[in-house]
Amino acid sequence: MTTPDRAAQPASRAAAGGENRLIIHNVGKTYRRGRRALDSVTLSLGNGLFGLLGPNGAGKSTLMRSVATLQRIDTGSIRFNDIDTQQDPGPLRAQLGYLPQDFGVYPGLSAVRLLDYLAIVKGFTDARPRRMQIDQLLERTGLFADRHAAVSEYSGGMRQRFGIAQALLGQPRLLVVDEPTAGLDPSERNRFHQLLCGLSEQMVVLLSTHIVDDVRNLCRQMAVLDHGRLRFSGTPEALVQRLRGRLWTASPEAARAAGPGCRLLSTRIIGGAARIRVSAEACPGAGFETAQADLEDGYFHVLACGDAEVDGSGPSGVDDRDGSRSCEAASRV
Ligand SMILES: Nc1ncnc2c1ncn2[C@@H]1O[C@H](COP(=O)(O)OP(=O)(O)OP(=O)(O)O)[C@@H](O)[C@H]1O
Repeated sequence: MTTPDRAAQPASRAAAGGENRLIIHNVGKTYRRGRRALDSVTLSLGNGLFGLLGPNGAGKSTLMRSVATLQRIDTGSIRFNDIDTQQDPGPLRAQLGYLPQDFGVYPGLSAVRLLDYLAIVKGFTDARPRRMQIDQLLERTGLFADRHAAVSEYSGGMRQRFGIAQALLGQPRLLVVDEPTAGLDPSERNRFHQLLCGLSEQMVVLLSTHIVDDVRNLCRQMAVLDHGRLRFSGTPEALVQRLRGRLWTASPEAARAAGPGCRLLSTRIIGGAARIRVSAEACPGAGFETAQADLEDGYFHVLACGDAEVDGSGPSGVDDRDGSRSCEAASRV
């Protein structure tokens, strides 16, 4: 196998040049027929992996596309370093890598030819440095040995790695990655995680996902979006911390008799048996046991609370819903 010229730095390392900052301020977006996808979303991101979690329809892709300047926002602003990305998207595009949720590939073209084509489209007209960068990216994403195979014949995991390779063309300082690990097997997911981790020190990486474990494994900072609103932003630890001493589990039968003031979080099936997980200030009733909260519990808790807690500090400030009804409903699994 031919190895690329070691004298040339990997693309992301070459982009090293200090701290970057993405500031999303008060961003709102409403689609036709009044569908509000983003409602006053404010976030500030520095270098590193930032995880954006939320259920289907939460507004994640809308936010990702807006940051990538692929669509206009109605209100607010998005700034990257000193660039106002809405007023003047050109300079951002030169520093942006984007892996969309559905990355279409051109059938029949090999990885090396497709990257070459995309690099030319991005303005890399000088052949020698372009080829050097492409070789580095293929090496970095573990695709060098398969560089002459058609991308359309790649496995799902290889395609996602190819997606990252194309996103890294041009040494971006901001990488936007929309649900990259959906459908990948565990080893490809691990591989993809390693790839993202290796990139994140030199740039801002905004990662949108449904997969709580991706955020737990990768991100020092995170946010939860739901119905277009920011429900939480802060560290994963802060999200879990809110539930310390307040998480309880019970069988569905025991949960049916839960007292008021508990919130249903989820039902987990463990070894074929259902366990209801709730949050409550005190033991909700007979048959409940305390449990250690994890990030998934924290995520469901934020969704159940339904209001914003930014930066993970302070009380939720939300009145408890009548959780006993929810527990009863969940106990009918
Ligand atoms: N082009 C569009 N026109 C109209 N409504 C849209 C459009 N794109 C998204 N929406 C709506 O905006 C809301 C947010 O959608 P978005 O795709 O941003 O959410 P998401 O969190 O990425 O969802 P998923 O996880 O399912 O991909 C949804 O109600 C969706 O139906």
